[in-house]
Amino acid sequence: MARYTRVKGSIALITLTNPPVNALSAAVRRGIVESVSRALKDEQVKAVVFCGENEKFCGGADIKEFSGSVSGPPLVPMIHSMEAGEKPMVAAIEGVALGGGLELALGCHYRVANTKARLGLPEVTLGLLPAAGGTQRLPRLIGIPAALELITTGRHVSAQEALQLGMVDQVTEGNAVQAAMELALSVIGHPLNPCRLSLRAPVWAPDVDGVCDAALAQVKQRSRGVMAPVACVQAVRAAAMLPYGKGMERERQLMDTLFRSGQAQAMQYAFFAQRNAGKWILPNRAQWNNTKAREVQRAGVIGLGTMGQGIAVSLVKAGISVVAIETDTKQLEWGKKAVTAMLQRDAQRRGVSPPLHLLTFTLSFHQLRDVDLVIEAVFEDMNLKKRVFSDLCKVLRVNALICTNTSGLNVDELAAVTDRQPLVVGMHFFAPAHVMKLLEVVYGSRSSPEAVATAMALGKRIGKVCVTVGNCSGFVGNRMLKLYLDQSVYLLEEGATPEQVDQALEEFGFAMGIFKVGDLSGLDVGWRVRKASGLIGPDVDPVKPSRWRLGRRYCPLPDMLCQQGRFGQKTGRGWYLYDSPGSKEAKSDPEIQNFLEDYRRKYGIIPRRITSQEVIERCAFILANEGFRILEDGIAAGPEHIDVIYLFGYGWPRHRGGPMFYASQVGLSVVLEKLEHYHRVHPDVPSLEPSRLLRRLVAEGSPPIQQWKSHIKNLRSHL
Ligand SMILES: CC(C)(COP(=O)(O)OP(=O)(O)OC[C@H]1O[C@@H](n2cnc3c(N)ncnc32)[C@H](O)[C@@H]1OP(=O)(O)O)[C@@H](O)C(=O)NCCC(=O)NCCSC(=O)C[C@@H](O)CCCCCCCCCCCCC(=O)O
Repeated sequence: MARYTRVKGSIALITLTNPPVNALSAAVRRGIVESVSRALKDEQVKAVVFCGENEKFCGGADIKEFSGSVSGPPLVPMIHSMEAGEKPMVAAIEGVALGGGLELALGCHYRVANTKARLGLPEVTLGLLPAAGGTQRLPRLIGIPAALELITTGRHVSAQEALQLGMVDQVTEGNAVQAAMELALSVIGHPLNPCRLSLRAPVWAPDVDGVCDAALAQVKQRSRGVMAPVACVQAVRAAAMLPYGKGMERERQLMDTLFRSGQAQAMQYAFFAQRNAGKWILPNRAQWNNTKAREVQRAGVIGLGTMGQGIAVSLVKAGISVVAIETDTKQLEWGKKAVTAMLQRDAQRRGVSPPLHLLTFTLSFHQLRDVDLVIEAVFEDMNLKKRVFSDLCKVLRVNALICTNTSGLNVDELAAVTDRQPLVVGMHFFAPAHVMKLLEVVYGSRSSPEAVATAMALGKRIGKVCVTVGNCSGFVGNRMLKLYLDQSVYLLEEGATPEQVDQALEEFGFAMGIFKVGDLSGLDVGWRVRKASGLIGPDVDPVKPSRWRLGRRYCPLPDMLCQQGRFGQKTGRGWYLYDSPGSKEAKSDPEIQNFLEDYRRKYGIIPRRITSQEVIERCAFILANEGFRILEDGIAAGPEHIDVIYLFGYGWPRHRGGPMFYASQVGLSVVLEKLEHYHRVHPDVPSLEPSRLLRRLVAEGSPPIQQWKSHIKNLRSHL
């Protein structure tokens, strides 16, 4: 797992060989230890160069090993013996040097990187810290402020930036291994102590304590309740304050705590869940590696509202020509202005020119005659979408795909009005579509594997995290969201305030509470959907609207708010108060407190104290419960797919893994017990009734999430 070769007579070339990213598995570490020892003993060898196979230096420790018992030589003494070796060691960095991979390079005396290489210490994103000396060596190389920034964010830097920061000695456009060998030959006989980072003092900076305090405050604010960034600051502070050996002890202690934490498990689960989701598989077993995607060079976008604009921007940024269509000149001009401005801003930020030549704005469907695929993003109205779909069939090439950006309408019903049902899929983007990472690719009962493969490949190309989902009302994300929203408003009826619910959710880790999110996205959106679905109609009493609709509990509070014109940020008033329409800072609104009190009085509801624990249990467990139903129905291929949807589309905190992982971590029997309790208290809320699958898994001993696939027949999970 590490290949040893002698080159140029006096150089030992040690190549890490563990594709795809040459992770430092036990076998690789063993190979390195043996190779270094051999090189140090061999009198012919005067210098050592490290590189990785397939032009990838190293992606770090093997994350898969973290969940089992760890064997093989540990990294810290291995890197120490490299650094202490009496022959110059040079890292030849191509592709990536991340985490333990960069720490290995920091243990070398010199570092050479190819211009395309990326370097970083992303451990924080896995709930860890760089514990193979990274928190102690990097500050000694680039200084405390820069090291703090890199280690607490996990950001990758380009080779050029690494050179500016002083992380590497040389950047080459050519072969980094060749350049490293030349450097190695040129430094033979030079003193090594100045290159041993553990012997250096950290680069001096004024007021290190103040810098660390500021970093601590920043990470606490940015990632509330997340342990790893805090530990990263503490470890770097130790590098500034303590001698190297003591700093290493502190690094180890902090790592031990993180390593055993549920947060690290959740974040590592999220890492693999994200990659698994890309390996899509349909119920008929067509999947990512047996289905060819079509090439998409030209696409159409129908509708230039907020969603259509974001979609057009995402496509153009990926180099795809776009024909953007609107129904009237005013809308078209409005959309054109918005899309152009977004592309110009983005290009300015990146110092390039905006790819406006890829865009055609038109009112005419005929311009779509030679596109490969169309994404319809018109208003969420089944009849309107059907009209658009049948009009499209009149102009599109017979083999062009039609995708709908519906957030929950029946894809089969839409496909049925076309002449090409196998070529119809859903592409459910999340607003704003050029920013949000998630894309649900919805396969209907007649969608062809090729169409799914094409939508998935297109999504990946435009930088989305794509998940295939089956066709049901709301698909995965919004089907679950509806019940979560219901719980949040029931909590208001029962005695909570929007502030209280949001605070509990934010303390749990959501970047924004559900009521703030509602105000941001516009409360009128849900109002329209409820009207269209028949929940609100002329038979509803305008003075005392019913709290019982379509056979279950219904909370009319959001409708009543909308009736007052309180649509959220855009109107300056929603669940919160804003200084002016469009402003973002949510303030408590005494009117809302009065509104809630009047409401409870009107319906004879005696308010009670609601704890944060109840908020979290009712919101998180209702999501997981519906997730189990979704798995039972075969709508999601595995629990990790549901979790990826919540992580990337709904702001679920990464250190909690996702609703399904969270349920597994809390314990399925606890979740079952709580749901039984809440359902007993609220028998009029059927969604609180524990799902059959949850009951079954508990009866079968509450297996960990990785084992659910052996308990659930239709699961197509890669966990
Ligand atoms: C590298 C990437 C940027 C590549 O991205 P790309 O898009 O090209 O590809 P994918 O992301 O799809 O990945 C392809 C494939 O590879 C798998 N994979 C990637 N990285 C790793 C990895 N580090 N370990 C295992 N597997 C990996 C990925 O799952 C895909 O697999 P698939 O089957 O789906 O094809 C990108 O992949 C990336 O960003 N990777 C993660 C980089 C990272 O976060 N590195 C840091 C790892 S943690 C670390 O290095 C910790 C160190 O500080 C050391 C700490 C030492 C002390 C620890 C004590 C615990 C004991 C552990 C054992 C060590 C022994 C000891 O020292 O005591």
